Amino acid sequence: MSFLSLQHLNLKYGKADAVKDLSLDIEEGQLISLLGPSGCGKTTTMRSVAGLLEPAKGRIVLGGQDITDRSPDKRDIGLVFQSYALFPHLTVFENVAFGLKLRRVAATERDGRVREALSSVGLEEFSARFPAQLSGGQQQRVALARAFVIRPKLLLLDEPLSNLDARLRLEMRSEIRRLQRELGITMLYVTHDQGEALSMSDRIVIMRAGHIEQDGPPEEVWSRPRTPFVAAFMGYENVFAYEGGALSSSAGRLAFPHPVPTGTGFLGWRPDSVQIGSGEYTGRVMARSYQGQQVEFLLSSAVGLIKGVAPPDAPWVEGQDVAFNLGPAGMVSLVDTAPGVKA
Ligand SMILES: Nc1ncnc2c1ncn2[C@@H]1O[C@H](COP(=O)(O)OP(=O)(O)OP(=O)(O)O)[C@@H](O)[C@H]1O
Repeated sequence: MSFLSLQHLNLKYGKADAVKDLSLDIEEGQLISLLGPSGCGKTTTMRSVAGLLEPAKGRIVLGGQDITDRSPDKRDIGLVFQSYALFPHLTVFENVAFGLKLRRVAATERDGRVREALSSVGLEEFSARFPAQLSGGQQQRVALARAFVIRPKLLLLDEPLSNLDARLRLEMRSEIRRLQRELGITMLYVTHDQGEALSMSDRIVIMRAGHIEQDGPPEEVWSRPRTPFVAAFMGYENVFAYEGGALSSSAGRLAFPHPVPTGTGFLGWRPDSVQIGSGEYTGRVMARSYQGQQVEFLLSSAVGLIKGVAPPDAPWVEGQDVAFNLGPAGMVSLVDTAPGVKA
């Protein structure tokens, strides 16, 4: 049985649908990412799980209990949102202890748990400082410790790393994952960062315009996207429609001699699956970008723009015609809409 079950959720702001008939089952102890572009309904979904937005339709079941109508403070759910919202007038220790005090945990147990939580985020030495005396990353870790210390059944994290610089974000990814595994907490994690979702999650739920477009382990959504939308999100920058053995776009058609599924659909390639410099097609170099280990080329071709790569010593320059290869290697076959989704 799933630990958290979202059943046919409809979420609205006034009359506008933000999330439509969304169902999702999450197992205990897993970290599930909601990934998608701005406005697709990730935060709205989280708010409904936290009890901050009442569903127009559908049920939310946590640990076998229907919590749809329960107030936020009776749900046993921890929250870490983008802005850390630490109490500025309380020390690090007091910030982390706050929730335990509210829950009337006895002082000796409370102190032990706060120390444990601070040590798990590597901040024991900072317990007497105030938030303003910490870096952004340290504040973020206090926010995490404060959420973990309650030992909630479920922890909701909404873009918790978005205010951090790139290096710190990388560090915090593995830190959150380590804590999640060590403490066996079930987490729902909102991000629009593909790399973050891929590196941290047991499962990635890709959302588009209020529905789930695809849901699967990171390896699956990365290597077997089902729709052009998911493919684009996973770095397949070359996606073309096919029909009758040819690739087509508004720019034109390109005979495609390799086997393709019958009927119509889309084929997608990442830039690193398109070799520049050899192959059966020709394109004109529109842009080249040196990237150290390789050069990335943008070519204009019969079907439009193609992005591919070549070794770092590739000589071609803008305006020059060059061969390129588009074949079965690294190719994915895509269908127009996610199954079960009404357009
Ligand atoms: N308070 C609100 N009132 C009215 N509409 C809202 C409100 N909050 C969100 N929306 C709308 O609901 C839809 C989903 O928004 P939501 O914040 O859930 O998206 P998101 O995927 O979390 O985006 P982001 O990555 O930008 O945070 C959007 O169309 C948004 O404009």
